[in-house]
Amino acid sequence: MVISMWKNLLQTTKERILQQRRMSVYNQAHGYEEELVKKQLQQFAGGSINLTKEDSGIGILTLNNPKIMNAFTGTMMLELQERVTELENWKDGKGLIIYGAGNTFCSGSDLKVVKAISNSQDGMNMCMFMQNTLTRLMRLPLITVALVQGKAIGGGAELTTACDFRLMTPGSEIRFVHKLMGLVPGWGGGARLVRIVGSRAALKLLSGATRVDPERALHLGLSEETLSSSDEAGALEEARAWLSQYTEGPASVIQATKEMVAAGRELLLEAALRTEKDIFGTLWGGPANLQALATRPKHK
Ligand SMILES: CCCC(=O)SCCNC(=O)CCNC(=O)[C@H](O)C(C)(C)COP(=O)(O)OP(=O)(O)OC[C@H]1O[C@@H](n2cnc3c(N)ncnc32)[C@H](O)[C@@H]1OP(=O)(O)O
Repeated sequence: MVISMWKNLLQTTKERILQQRRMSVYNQAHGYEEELVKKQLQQFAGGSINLTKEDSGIGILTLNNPKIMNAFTGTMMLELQERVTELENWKDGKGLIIYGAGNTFCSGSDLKVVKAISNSQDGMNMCMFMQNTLTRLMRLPLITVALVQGKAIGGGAELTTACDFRLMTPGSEIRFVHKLMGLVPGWGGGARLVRIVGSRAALKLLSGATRVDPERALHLGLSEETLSSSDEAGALEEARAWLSQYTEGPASVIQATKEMVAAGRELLLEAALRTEKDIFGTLWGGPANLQALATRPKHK
């Protein structure tokens, strides 16, 4: 009886954590009609977002539209949302690497789309759609890495900030060019950049539309490491090796660790502490915990 009550409580807690993770920033209360936005984005076709799930628990998400430097068409925005949903449900997942096809990361929104939806209402709809998707990406229970080769420009630079970490290859650059287009970031990249590099550095990067090379990115804490390979296969292999340092061990523990850090990053302290307690409760006395106690009681 007590055990079954405990299991029910644990299940409810897990569902609450899952709901929090999938919560959208915008919904109908904000005048956001997702189905209408999706219909509109569907009109701008091209490119794809591909996902491979490796046995190691690392997923590889490819931005695939190399003819226009992996700029996001409407259908790529829709596919990104679908892939994020798939990743939210990946029980064995631990990490994710996002990279661009053809040795370059992403040059933001497809300028054809930008021009076609240059009225205020359509722009706001695209902005809300992408913020919802990138917020869910940021909250994935996976350790995420943007592998920046070539250029990450505009919305591409914003996408890198939705990842936990950025790794850059020699000669690559991250650049928030929005100011030069008479804009500010709209995919959530402004708010996230402030949290990553601080408000002073963020203000400089945004108002100067500054090219951030690997050395400067390291100095700012925007990038973790400059990889040695510039070619796709070599850089991917290095990124996998880098990420694997943090994805060793059971998926349940890696996912809980990421969820706890995401709560600490986003919530006020008391709410973050309560979330930490909830997440702790999903692991304590669970299979990974019991096995560790039985086989590895010391950490020499
Ligand atoms: C809230 C979202 C905000 C946004 O993301 S708005 C979009 C921001 N992005 C941009 O303005 C990027 C515009 N593109 C550029 O500045 C340059 O193409 C870029 C990325 C610096 C690369 O320069 P290069 O290396 O010299 O290469 P290139 O210019 O010859 O480009 C190769 C082909 O790709 C195309 N391309 C690059 N970025 C694009 C984009 N965002 N939308 C549509 N097409 C784009 C470019 O036109 C060129 O195609 P083509 O060879 O002329 O047919």
